[in-house]
Amino acid sequence: MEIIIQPTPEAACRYVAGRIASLLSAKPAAVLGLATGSTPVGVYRELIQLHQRGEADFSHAAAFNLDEYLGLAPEHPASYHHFMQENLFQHVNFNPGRTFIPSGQASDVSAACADYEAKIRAYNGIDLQLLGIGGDGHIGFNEPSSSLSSRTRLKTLTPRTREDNARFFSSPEEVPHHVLTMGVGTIMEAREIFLLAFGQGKADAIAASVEGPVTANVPASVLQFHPTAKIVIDEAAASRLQRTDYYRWVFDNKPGWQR
Ligand SMILES: N[C@@H]1[C@@H](O)[C@H](O)[C@@H](COP(=O)(O)O)O[C@@H]1O
Repeated sequence: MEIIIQPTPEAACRYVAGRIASLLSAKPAAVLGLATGSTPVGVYRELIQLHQRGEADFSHAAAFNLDEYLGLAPEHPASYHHFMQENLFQHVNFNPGRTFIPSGQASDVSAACADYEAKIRAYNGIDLQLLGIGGDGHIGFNEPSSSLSSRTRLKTLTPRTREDNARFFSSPEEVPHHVLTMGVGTIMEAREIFLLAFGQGKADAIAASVEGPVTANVPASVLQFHPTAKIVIDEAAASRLQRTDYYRWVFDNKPGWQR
């Protein structure tokens, strides 16, 4: 696990967008795992700028999103389909036939989840997965107690997550109770993972995930088992970590061959 502490969320987003752009130039048909929520918006903004400057081409890439609310149509303003269109897809040149998000309107949810897994396999897996983190340590919509080897499936949101995400809906009651999400096991198969977190509100979840025990009660803690996971955070999200001097030294003194 590599802990990368950046002075601001903007700097962190620039760093991650740069890594995505480098991957796209090295591997134009790269498969990206994308996330929603407020945290990755800055990465998408940077990617749009890189694309406008001719430094990021998505025409051969593919994208798989982590999750979607059950029962929301793609046009619903709080759906993750809508979020992705607004924040990234309509501004860059993805082939729409190569962008995938679990369907919130599937009539047979388990079949839709199995199809999603099959599609990821058909694309030979995810090269780079972007993640945010919930205040309780969830990744995707894998709430605390999610099996660490789970696959794409239906999950029930905790009251805390419904409250946290109520800001995207017109009223708190409107937040669905159920979602479809890639599993923790699905996420762990990505070849490279960047988890982003900003602000004091994420500091406890980051400390528990990075320096606490690996436990299904803090799903992001499983990233300790991932061979290349990078935790990219601002100073506030890093504020409850014990070993920040070490993490900073490691990042600032990387030998050239590791950059
Ligand atoms: N399913 C999403 C997660 O993928 C995201 O990481 C989390 C945090 O969102 P935010 O970045 O807005 O704090 O929200 C939702 O629960």
